[in-house]
Amino acid sequence: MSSKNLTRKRSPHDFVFKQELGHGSYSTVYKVFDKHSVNHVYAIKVCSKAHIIKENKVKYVTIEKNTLNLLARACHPGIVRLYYTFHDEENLYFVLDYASGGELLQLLHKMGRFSESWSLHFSCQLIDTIEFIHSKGIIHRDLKPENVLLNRFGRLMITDFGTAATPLNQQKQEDDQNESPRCSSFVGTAEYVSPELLLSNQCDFASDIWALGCIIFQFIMGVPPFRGKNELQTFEKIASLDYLWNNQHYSSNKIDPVIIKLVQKILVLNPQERLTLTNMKKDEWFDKVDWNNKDHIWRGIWQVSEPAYGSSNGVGNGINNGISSGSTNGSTGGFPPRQNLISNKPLHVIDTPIRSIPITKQKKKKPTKVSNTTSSIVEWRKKLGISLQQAQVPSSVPINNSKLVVPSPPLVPQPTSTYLRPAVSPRLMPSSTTPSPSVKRSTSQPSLSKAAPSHDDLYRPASSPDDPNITDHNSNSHNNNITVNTTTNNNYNDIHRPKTMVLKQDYVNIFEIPFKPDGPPMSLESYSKINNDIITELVSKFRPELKSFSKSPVLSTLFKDGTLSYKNDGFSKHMVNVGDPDLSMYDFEFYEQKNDGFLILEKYKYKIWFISLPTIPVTNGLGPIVNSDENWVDCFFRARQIMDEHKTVINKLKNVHLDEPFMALPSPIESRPSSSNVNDSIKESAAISRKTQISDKSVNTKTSTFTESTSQVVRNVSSPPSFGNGVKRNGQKNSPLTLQPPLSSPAMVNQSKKMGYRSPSSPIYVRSPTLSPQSQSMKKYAVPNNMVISSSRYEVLNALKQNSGTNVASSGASAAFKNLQKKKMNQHK
Ligand SMILES: Nc1ncnc2c1ncn2[C@@H]1O[C@H](COP(=O)(O)OP(=O)(O)OP(=O)(O)O)[C@@H](O)[C@H]1O
Repeated sequence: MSSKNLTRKRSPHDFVFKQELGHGSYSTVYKVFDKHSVNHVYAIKVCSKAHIIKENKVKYVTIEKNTLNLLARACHPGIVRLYYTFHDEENLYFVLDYASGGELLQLLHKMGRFSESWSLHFSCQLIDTIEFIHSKGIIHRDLKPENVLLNRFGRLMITDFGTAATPLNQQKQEDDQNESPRCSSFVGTAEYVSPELLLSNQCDFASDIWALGCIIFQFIMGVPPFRGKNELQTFEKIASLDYLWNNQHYSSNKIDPVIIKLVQKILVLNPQERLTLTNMKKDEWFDKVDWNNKDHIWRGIWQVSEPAYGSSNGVGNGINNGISSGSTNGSTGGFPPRQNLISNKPLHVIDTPIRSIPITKQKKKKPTKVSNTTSSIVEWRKKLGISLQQAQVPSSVPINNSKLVVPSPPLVPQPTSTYLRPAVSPRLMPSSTTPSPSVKRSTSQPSLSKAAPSHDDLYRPASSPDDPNITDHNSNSHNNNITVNTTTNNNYNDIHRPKTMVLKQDYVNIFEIPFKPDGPPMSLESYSKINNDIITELVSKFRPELKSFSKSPVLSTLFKDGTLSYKNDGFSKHMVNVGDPDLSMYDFEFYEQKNDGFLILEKYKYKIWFISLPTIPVTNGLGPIVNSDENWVDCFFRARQIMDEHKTVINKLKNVHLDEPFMALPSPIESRPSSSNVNDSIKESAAISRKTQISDKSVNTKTSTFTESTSQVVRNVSSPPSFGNGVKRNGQKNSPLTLQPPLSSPAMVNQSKKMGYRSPSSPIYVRSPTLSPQSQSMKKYAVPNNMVISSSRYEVLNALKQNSGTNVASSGASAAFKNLQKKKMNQHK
């Protein structure tokens, strides 16, 4: 390139525009060649001025340009470098490093998940880059694998600084009174948004670290840690730290506990307690990393051994195109020099006239991006009862490297502290129920009034009718899109949920303690086991309160689908689904003599409810009290049992096989277990429960610390995902089970069709409509073992062909059936 070319202002005519690389919310990105040096390839981001103005994106474009300009000077390898900017009448142009390796997310999708060595390597590059960005006083605020690109060597480059917070733009925001509405400061992507941003509109350097924690988790697991069915659910998961390491993916190798521990230290709700980058670099996982050896850290990923699933799967597509990156021009500022990649290939250059470049109107490819997330956050906060003012308070983002003192997110249990919150109206609470002194509360934290409902109040909009007798509660809770029940293996909530009916409704005292137990690394196995120590400790700690809280009973309702909610002062609150495998239930005999026990529900990770019957009889006639003769414990397990039965039936439908010549299918009458059967199963479960108790020494040792008036933990019912342990209380009987509507043959067939069970391996077998009287008497609803009905004609023909060994199938399914029936009838004669 001549010196004249180097100094003059660039224009679109200096480049040959090749293919479109992608487009964002206000731009389209093209691969281009420098006409004056065809070996240099860049990416040009073209932003239509009209579109930017129309879509109110001026702020983002300005931020992006300023931030990239600021960062470009240091030539950090982990940042997409901005080389030139220019504009013409219609467009703004950013000439950037060309990232031929595409988005890191694409690579992750191709691989499923990264091997540990790749995860480590990418994490090192991310840490090095984020540290650099932060050292410039910049917070990225939208870190996620989509915003990380790869160059041809597989080195990562962070991009998309449109929502970054820099000294420059922050100052501008503060100065400008007419800045866009405050919700515009909610930035980010739902899955990676930090709890402090969600709950108190705080964002600092630690928020990027939160996102980094999510990304590391995603490297290992293939999916981000917090992902609900919708944004609101995602937020709920974030705020309750509800994520799960699923070892199932790793058939032989378990996830390294060191990684789990590291992520655990990063995904901490309180940003002040979150791991800093400095400490992260000292973590055990990075033991072997020499942070000063930039050459080593910035090796391309293709040089790192052990790609998890082979490299022949298309990974790295486009990386060997023989085209140099534009960055060959620049110095690397102390980082390993980028290789000179001059290609000898003649280039097939198509010179697209710049004016004809279409600026594609945004086809919204990322539903979770800023604007949607913004409105969801607003909605979520509203439901949570966090006022906008409250969330607004600290509107400025810190611009230096010192850590911002962020008030603890309101109403989110702090990792190490416990505070007590009455479920009943605060005015009725004894003074001793005020927060424990150990709790740090920010001044902006909402009071314990109705204006500041807890987390779970969001489960039902205040305006929605919630009387289960009037409304289809099922659809309500579903439409709100929030359920407490968020575990992966609990799919029976999603499929075939029965119309909700009230199983039990009664006035009870509910006492709620949010908590976060310290425990072993997150795993469903470890937490689904009941934790007697925690329960015992909490009961001891709050005993005075527990004794006296029975002053303001609330109407509690247990629905047939397992949903438990209560209503107080007209305010309805969803608590939990009793079918949640993360829920432990205890029947705690607090005052044995008075038979005034507590039912304790321990919701994995963040909450405990104590429920007791009111000592004062409720006679206010506020609503129906149904099923009051059945105790809560039995009722909970009945709900579970119903759900479980339902699940079992559905599972059976999936794969019903006939091992014997005849098989009885559930009939409307026979499928209902007789009460003795129920009792048998309950007895059996109770026996298992007793065994559990005996083997669990902590129960006995811990409860012995109680005073005489407190009995031992007499019932201790864990929460297996499968079946409730029908524990009975003194002198009370179990109600007979009510099952779902019976599934007759056509219903089964319809159901199977609905559920898409069409695999040849699992045809549906049903009873024959034309059995001989003899066989009818032998066994009701018996079917010939060769009888096959399936929604797939192919399956029927195939199955019959195999079974008969003849070519009977060729004459068609109905002929085959007739043939078969005839054969069977003859056999029975
Ligand atoms: N430097 C680059 N090299 C190669 N491809 C790029 C480069 N920059 C962007 N792309 C591709 O172009 C797409 C659009 O990028 P752009 O920065 O305009 O939008 P975005 O960041 O994805 O979205 P938004 O602007 O809404 O945040 C990206 O998804 C990426 O795949």
